[in-house]
Amino acid sequence: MDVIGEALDKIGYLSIPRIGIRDIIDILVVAFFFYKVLMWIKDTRTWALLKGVVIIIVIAVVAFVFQLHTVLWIISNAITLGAIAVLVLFQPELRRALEQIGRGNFLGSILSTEEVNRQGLSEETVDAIVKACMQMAKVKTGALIVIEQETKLGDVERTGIPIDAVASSQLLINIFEKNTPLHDGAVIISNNRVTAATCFLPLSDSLEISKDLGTRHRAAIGVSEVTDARVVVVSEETGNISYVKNGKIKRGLGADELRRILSTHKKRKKHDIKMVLWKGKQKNE
Ligand SMILES: Nc1ncnc2c1ncn2[C@@H]1O[C@H](COP(=O)(O)OP(=O)(O)OP(=O)(O)O)[C@@H](O)[C@H]1O
Repeated sequence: MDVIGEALDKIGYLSIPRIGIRDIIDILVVAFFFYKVLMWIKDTRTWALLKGVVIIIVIAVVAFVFQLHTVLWIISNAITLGAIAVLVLFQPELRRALEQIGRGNFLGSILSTEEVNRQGLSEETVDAIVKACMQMAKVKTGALIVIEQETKLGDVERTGIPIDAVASSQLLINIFEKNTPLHDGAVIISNNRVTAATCFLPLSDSLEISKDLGTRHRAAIGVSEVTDARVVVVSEETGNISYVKNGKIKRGLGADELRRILSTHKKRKKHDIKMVLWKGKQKNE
């Protein structure tokens, strides 16, 4: 590299900066970090924004090349307003990213390909949810079950009626039974207990949600956008079971697939417990 750089320096037309092994490592680390951030953004609504920004940059370059002064003036003024608009529009994503930094797992979520779940469900709770959902799906009883993860859902719980009972299939079926006082809204499950019912969830304003999904599904997607909660929905209209995570919905689940998804949490929890024990051992705790 040095030889080529010096040769070109001598020619005098072009100078290539000297590149050492440290620069290559530097570039690789930055490239890897950018790649991971892009992958992280891709799973959120911010992806659409990024595509919009790229289009505006292309337009700005074209305007610059052809000296389109009015277009350049509009773009340069819109950038200032745009920055404020981004803060307002993507407040949920920014809030979530800041919460992740606060929990100390922001880098982990960017660097790891696997999502870590510390608030796993016990085998009994998984059984209860699967059994209740299958029975409710059969008779087309609508249900909205929010499974709390690391982000505490106290604000959401306060909108409903406190319960604090072991999560059993009978309890879940009873809560969502039509024309009963507790059937409306969402149930929150935290630490394998039903902590509240009739909770009101934030609605998603995403334009990507299928038009055949109503407010129950929109509420499930909404809470999963602003928190790390997982949500199971049973449609009253079709009896379909869906699973929602990070603003993404997986529809038409059967008992086996629902059990598998919910049990994945459980396995990861075991792994996390091992990690905690291992870290504790290192600290002699
Ligand atoms: N913001 C919300 N938070 C919690 N629950 C909600 C919210 N919005 C709607 N729901 C629940 O969803 C019910 C209305 O569901 P709606 O029929 O509009 O939605 P849907 O997605 O089409 O569901 P379904 O397929 O079951 O009909 C309400 O009765 C209420 O129980």
